[in-house]
Amino acid sequence: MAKVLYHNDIQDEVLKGKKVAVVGYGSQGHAHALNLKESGFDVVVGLRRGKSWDKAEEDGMNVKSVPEAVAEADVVMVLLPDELQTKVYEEQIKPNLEAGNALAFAHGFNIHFNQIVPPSNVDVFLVAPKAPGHLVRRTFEEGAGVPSLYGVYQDVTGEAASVALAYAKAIGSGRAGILETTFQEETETDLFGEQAVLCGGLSNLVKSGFETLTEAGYQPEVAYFECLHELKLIVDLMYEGGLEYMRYSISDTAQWGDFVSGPKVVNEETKERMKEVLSDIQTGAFAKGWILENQANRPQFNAINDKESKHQIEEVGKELRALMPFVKKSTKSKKEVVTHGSN
Ligand SMILES: NC(=O)C1=CN([C@@H]2O[C@H](COP(=O)(O)OP(=O)(O)OC[C@H]3O[C@@H](n4cnc5c(N)ncnc54)[C@H](OP(=O)(O)O)[C@@H]3O)[C@@H](O)[C@H]2O)C=CC1
Ligand SMILES: CC[C@](O)(C(C)=O)C(=O)O
Ligand SMILES: [Mg+2]
Ligand SMILES: [Mg+2]
Repeated sequence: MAKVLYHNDIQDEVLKGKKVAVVGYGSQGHAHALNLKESGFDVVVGLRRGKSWDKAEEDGMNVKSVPEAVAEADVVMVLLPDELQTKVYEEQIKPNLEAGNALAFAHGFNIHFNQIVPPSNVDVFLVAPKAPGHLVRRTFEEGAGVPSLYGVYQDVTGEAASVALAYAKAIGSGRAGILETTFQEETETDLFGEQAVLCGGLSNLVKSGFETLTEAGYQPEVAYFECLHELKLIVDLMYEGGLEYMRYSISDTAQWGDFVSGPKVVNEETKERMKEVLSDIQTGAFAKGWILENQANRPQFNAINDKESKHQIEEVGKELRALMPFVKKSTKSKKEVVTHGSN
């Protein structure tokens, strides 16, 4: 089994006396900044004036412009959207880095795909939480944490790995497990997971199930509860005890259906498509497409996003959730805050 490190395995003195600049205060940024601060570390948040700046100040953070925050920091964690990192890095981060600083990321995309080429006199590492930022924060507040991967791309000080581990511990990941990786492995597995399983695979599975039932004449409300609402409750069981515990809790009828019908839906053919998705990630084809889409101001992204938001499952879901006051969003959606950062 791979070596998994926990809270007590990690010495964090190496991060004490260092200043950490968290650049960005969105999903990951607010969680890292607050968790680091509450773990006793010296944090400055780097931002432009706007919603995130106001929020970070309301939260009691020390907020400065990106160049100022970087200039005074020893460790610079870049938590801007991936597609904006290169420009901000070139214009505001790189000119303010000093020899011996550490440049850090929560996802390896821009380093792995050579969109950011760091100077040779700084450490470069990643600490990649395997969770949405809001859960990085929420679990920390609950006294728990989410797993993180850490990896070193460049080590000029000889301290890169120990600083990365101390950082991962400070955001709460020592309570869930910290695992060593490379920028390549983190980037490729993270992109694959979100595309094929966690986000793309799941949302399409849910929509297809919903459409199959409604097109056959069943009530949309029944289809919503069956294919979306109950999913969380089933996934919670998997989270707590794996597939076995989920199958222990469901009826034997459901378990038999799982065994005989599941493979009719997700099977070798699906796996072949998954391999194609992985291959596009590995060759850089996906990254190239995403970079070009942003350069063209996201024509496809915006059109698909608009169509998806009008899907019947979203309309019926909104009405049903309004009648369940205990089901509420713990954060505003990107749409509600209009800007990109949603903290
Ligand atoms: N979302 C997640 O849960 C996960 C994300 N990651 C990685 O973490 C990184 C951050 O992603 P995420 O947290 O989703 O990002 P968000 O989109 O949530 O955060 C955006 C933040 O960046 C700020 N920002 C945008 N442009 C600028 C600029 N020009 N100058 C200064 N600040 C700016 C925004 O401020 P403003 O309000 O001013 O727009 C906002 O605070 C990415 O590398 C991502 O892959 C890794 C694991 C999970
Ligand atoms: C699953 C999506 C993710 O990779 C994440 C929350 O871990 C992301 O990029 O947001
Ligand atoms: Mg991820
Ligand atoms: Mg990701």
